[in-house]
Amino acid sequence: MTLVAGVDSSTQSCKIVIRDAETGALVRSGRASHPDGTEIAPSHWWDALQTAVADAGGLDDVDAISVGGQQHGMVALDADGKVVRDALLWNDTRSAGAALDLTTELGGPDAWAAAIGSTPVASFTGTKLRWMRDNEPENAARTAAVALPHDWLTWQLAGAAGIDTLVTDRSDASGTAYWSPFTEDYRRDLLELALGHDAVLPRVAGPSEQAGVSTFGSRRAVLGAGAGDNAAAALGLGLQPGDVAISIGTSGVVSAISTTPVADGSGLVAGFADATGAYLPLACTLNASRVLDAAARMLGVDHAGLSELALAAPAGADGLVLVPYLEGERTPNKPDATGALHGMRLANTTPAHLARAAVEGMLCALADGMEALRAQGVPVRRVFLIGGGAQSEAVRRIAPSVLGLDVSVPTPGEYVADGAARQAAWALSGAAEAPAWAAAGEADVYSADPAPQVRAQYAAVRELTADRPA
Ligand SMILES: Nc1ncnc2c1ncn2[C@@H]1O[C@H](COP(=O)(O)OP(=O)(O)O)[C@@H](O)[C@H]1O
Ligand SMILES: O=C(CO)[C@@H](O)[C@H](O)COP(=O)(O)O
Repeated sequence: MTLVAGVDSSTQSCKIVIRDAETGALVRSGRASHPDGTEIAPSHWWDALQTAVADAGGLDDVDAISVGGQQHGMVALDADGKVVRDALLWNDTRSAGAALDLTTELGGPDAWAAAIGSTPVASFTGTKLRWMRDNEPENAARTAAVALPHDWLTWQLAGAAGIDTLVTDRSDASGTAYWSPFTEDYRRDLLELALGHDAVLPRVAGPSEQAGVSTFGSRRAVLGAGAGDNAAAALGLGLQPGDVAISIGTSGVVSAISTTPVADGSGLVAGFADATGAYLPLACTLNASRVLDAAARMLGVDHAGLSELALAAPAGADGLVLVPYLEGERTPNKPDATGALHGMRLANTTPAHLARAAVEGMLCALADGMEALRAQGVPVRRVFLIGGGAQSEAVRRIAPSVLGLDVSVPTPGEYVADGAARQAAWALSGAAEAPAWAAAGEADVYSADPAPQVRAQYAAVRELTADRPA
């Protein structure tokens, strides 16, 4: 049996799956945690990857490996390939002001959408480079190359030779703010606008290209180009046009495959590329599974307890509405916002109502993201719910009523890592198409009566939030 491996180096953890290259059958898997925080030494990702590999029984019998990972994180390297400073992650909002500056300097949001398919927000790599240039000019000056988390890990697997051997893929390149999905080229002028000077950028390998050789362990394995986590999930799920994936991890992501690039000057939809040669329009929130974590913590229950409570309250929680901007927000772009609880009355201040409001508020933000995708002409016929938060029974049962359509929940799994493994098998095969693995296994379909009042009461108060103290 030929084996391939796929990695998901996500915000909170690193997961690895090892699968049969021909059938896609799962052979074994492993995981390890990442430290908390939005500013992290990349060595933690490498340590976690090694721990996850050991947990999965090693790579000595694996013939190809690809890395999927959290998007956008800024990994600044000096001329010798050493990390210049801790990586700033996608959910670090300190570069919100830099994003505004960059937006103005190029001529506004529409100019950016025309250039790179997206408008820059604090999540994007280029805004973090600008923040570094403005606040740590000595670090910016030392930066000779810029990589993303998945590029850097692929590079480690290949032995981290010179910075000119870095490789990325188009899906992750499209989240930097200096790569164009229209021309499939870097916009070095935009890199310079951000960093203040040119730098080495990873070569953008094609979806099935062999990006190098892994020297990890005793066996040399083919390296795939890897992908941003959402593009990898789309490959793992086998998404087709008309399908929408909603991922409830640290980020809440609504994404879909599109055969044409998207350019949304409103900034709600990012016009990213996917991992197959097509496109992945995407709306991403900063507040998803951790809203559930926070609600469970506030109520002194575990996730099962939170679900039970949320399902005990009526749809709409009798008017109690949680606007879930606990980490500021990216979509809509409110980096300094805080969360808010509206509509409190004696009758609805119960644990069950609060649990319900937390689940509904998180889902309403995702429903808004789905609307934004529709407004860009993206068809929405089937919705898949994935990510850690999709394991919540309350989320599964409440989502169809908030979204207004049935929701398919595939067998719980690591769909980002699966997509990376599928890419590895593709790179190994040299075939024109990705291997036809069984798409996403079985899915449970959840239905519910639409509850438009839930979104209506959320829409009435979602602007009423305070900013965090300066
Ligand atoms: N049964 C559950 N109900 C709700 N949330 C859950 C459940 N199980 C895990 N989670 C949450 O899912 C998150 C991890 O999901 P994951 O998709 O791996 O995140 P990330 O990709 O951001 O690292 C954590 O915040 C965790 O608390
Ligand atoms: O920023 C985005 C997408 O643009 C996020 O989706 C990150 O890629 C992190 O994903 P998770 O680790 O939360 O799944």
